[in-house]
Amino acid sequence: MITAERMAAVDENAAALGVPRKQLMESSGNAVAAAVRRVADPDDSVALVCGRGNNGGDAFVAARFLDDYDATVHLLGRPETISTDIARENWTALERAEYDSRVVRDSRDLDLGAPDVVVDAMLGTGVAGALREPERSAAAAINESGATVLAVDVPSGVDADTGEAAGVAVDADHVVTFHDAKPGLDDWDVTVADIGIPETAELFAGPGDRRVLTRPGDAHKGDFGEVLVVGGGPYTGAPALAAQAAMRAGADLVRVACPRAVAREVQGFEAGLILRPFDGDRLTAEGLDHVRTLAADHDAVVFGPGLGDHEATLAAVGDFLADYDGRAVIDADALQVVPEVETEATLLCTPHQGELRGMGGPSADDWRARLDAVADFAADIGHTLLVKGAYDVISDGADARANRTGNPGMTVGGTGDVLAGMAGALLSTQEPVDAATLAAYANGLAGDRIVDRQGYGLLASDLLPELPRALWGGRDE
Ligand SMILES: NC(=O)C1=CN([C@@H]2O[C@H](COP(=O)(O)OP(=O)(O)OC[C@H]3O[C@@H](n4cnc5c(N)ncnc54)[C@H](O)[C@@H]3O)[C@@H](O)[C@H]2O)[C@@H](O)CC1
Ligand SMILES: [K+]
Repeated sequence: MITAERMAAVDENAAALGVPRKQLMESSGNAVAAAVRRVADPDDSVALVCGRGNNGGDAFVAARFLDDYDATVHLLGRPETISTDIARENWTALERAEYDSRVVRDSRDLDLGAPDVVVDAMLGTGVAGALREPERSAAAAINESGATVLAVDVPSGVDADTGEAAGVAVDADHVVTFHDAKPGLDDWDVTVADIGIPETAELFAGPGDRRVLTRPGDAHKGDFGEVLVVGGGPYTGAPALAAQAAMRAGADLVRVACPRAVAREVQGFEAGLILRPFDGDRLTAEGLDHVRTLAADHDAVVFGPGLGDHEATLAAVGDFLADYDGRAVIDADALQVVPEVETEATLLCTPHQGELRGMGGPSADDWRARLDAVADFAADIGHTLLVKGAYDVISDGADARANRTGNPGMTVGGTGDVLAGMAGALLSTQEPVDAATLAAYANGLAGDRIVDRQGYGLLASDLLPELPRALWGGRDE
């Protein structure tokens, strides 16, 4: 099953892998024609009723595969208003090649004739809300035609994610949908057509995974959350890096809870950090009330950077998790506590492979085998895992993803703290598996860009100014 939003992300990832959408449209159109053949007799007449988006484009392509039928293409609206280049190019091809293609300027002009089969290619997954004119009248005409109706991707007017229609919708006999089943189409007779999207477009993080983020231009305060970093004690750079990464990843507000003994040092890394220190030189049961009160006021907590592995600290981490029910990224020494504690919290754990073994998790040399094993382990512990490596593997037990951005220059200390902080910012608004995927992708991409520019010799702090562009940079970079 795939949602419309995820489908758009996968489509963008496929394009980044070198399989552009126009190629997918050719496959979709071919699949639509094959579906027409299954329901039409050789002498049947076929009316293809097309909207101005890519759903219509699929039917323009299909027409070229239906030369042996009496087929007519009806475009709802003027050709100049076709909304994508690839759909327009396919429309122009129909006109030049002298297909029976008709422009319907007004819903009253739609004359379907008496077709045996109607292909409904008005609107697909790109649409929200009730059908507007001329699509609304066209849907009524299709429903009254008595023809066998084959819908392209989704019956026009129906929401592919929910199966609900906000108003008039096409009453389809069959649906040919692309790549994977859609959650809302259970009640229809659906054929899923493989359109040649590589498996790795779905598996590997890519530019499409950034679509879950609000673009900076449209962003408002409050679109992102407030993040609390709990760290520091034996180390001071780690919580500072994590907090700065959360800020660079767009968090509305980031605060750091660290031991008072190291607060000045942590502050010294960046004047803009907001510190909320607790007494002592490391986290122990004593600091816990303070941390609990703070955590309750934040959308996500990043737990672990620089905390160290003192017995009292690990016990405090366990006590915290035992009665925390919010969202948290768990990194570094805090990770070993996770398998031992019962918690209502939603955790995103970010171990490297050694830390994963320390959690009692699996090890495998081959990344695909590791992905399967990590998915099982994530299901076991009931939390999301992002296991860092040359190929990062990510799973919440249901979804499994991998990331291959990043380079050997990033084995330097601190890059994991940057990843954890960014993951915390993303976790405050996104599903854990999406936050993990995007954090891994952007962290690696930032590192790749630095190494492309200057070669190895990268510092973790070099990543920080690169993060915004890695998260929001041009879609086609
Ligand atoms: N990977 C993919 O996602 C692929 C998608 N393809 C096709 O592309 C479709 C999605 O294409 P688009 O994103 O261009 O979107 P659609 O073709 O679904 O709809 C966009 C058009 O609908 C109009 N519109 C929006 N809301 C409306 C309303 N309420 N009433 C009337 N008109 C409305 C818009 O102005 C625009 O012209 C899919 O359903 C599928 O058929 C395929 O070509 C191949 C691969
Ligand atoms: K449709």
